[in-house]
Amino acid sequence: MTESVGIHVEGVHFGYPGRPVLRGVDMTVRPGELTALIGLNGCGKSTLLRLAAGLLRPDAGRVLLGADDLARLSRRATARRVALLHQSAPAVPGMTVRHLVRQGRYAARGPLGMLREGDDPVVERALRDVGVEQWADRDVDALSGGERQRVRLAMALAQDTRVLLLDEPTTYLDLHHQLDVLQTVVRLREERGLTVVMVLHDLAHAARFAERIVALREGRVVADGTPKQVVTPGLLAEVLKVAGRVGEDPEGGWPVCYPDHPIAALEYENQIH
Ligand SMILES: Nc1ncnc2c1ncn2[C@@H]1O[C@H](COP(=O)(O)OP(=O)(O)OP(=O)(O)O)[C@@H](O)[C@H]1O
Repeated sequence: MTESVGIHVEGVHFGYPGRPVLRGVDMTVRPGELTALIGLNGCGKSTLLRLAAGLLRPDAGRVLLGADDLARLSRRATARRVALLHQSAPAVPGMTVRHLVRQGRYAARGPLGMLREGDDPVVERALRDVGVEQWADRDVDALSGGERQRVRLAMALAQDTRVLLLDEPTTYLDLHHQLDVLQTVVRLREERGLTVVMVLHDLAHAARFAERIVALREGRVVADGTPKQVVTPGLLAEVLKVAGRVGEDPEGGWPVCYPDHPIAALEYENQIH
């Protein structure tokens, strides 16, 4: 197995024009660790993943993959080290599943390598990893939203990087396939020593599948630790703005949340009663 690579986000500030988003983020993901990133809509999770994938540059601070500062790496060198499954992707008219997944090989093979016909074992393995090999010759356009999401995961895996960043990988998936994809990610991390950060909105999934949870609020890290350390009624209230209780799964031992009301609704009810 190739050596795993950690991620170090150090003092990162970032804003879009007129909109500060990240306000001094420090985050260390250890090599081979599976981390879930959580927080309310708009708190900066996708932005942080894009910075860790080298698609955006910090206004201040730096991002390192292992010992490499992303600011010093070319786009192609970065794409050999880190793959990002985007939250949403444009439609790709007239492209087969295998063709799309093969796009993940661009950084490794270059444009001429992309044109060579013939099966690339990494592409075929990525198709099998997420169980989409039976659709390899179908048009991506003709797939359902959930099917397409799994194909996009295969494309990220085809990049064959040590670091995998997944922005809401379970979007569009039914519960069966949500669990299937999360178990696949856990398996790949174990088999290949991948370092994984995934944005998840389902705290139950984060608590069950991640070794570590990092919570963002308004562009700052406000909690960072194991699911047991992080998932508390305080986290539900302060970070996710829901009132609720936290218990423990009787078999697995991971935290289980019982959300009650959104906090704003509670405050509103208190005002009118
Ligand atoms: N390209 C952009 N240009 C300007 N503002 C942006 C851009 N992308 C995101 N933003 C803004 O930056 C903030 C953080 O966005 P980001 O997508 O990182 O949040 P998020 O935590 O991933 O949210 P969600 O859970 O809704 O996906 C939001 O206020 C968003 O409107």
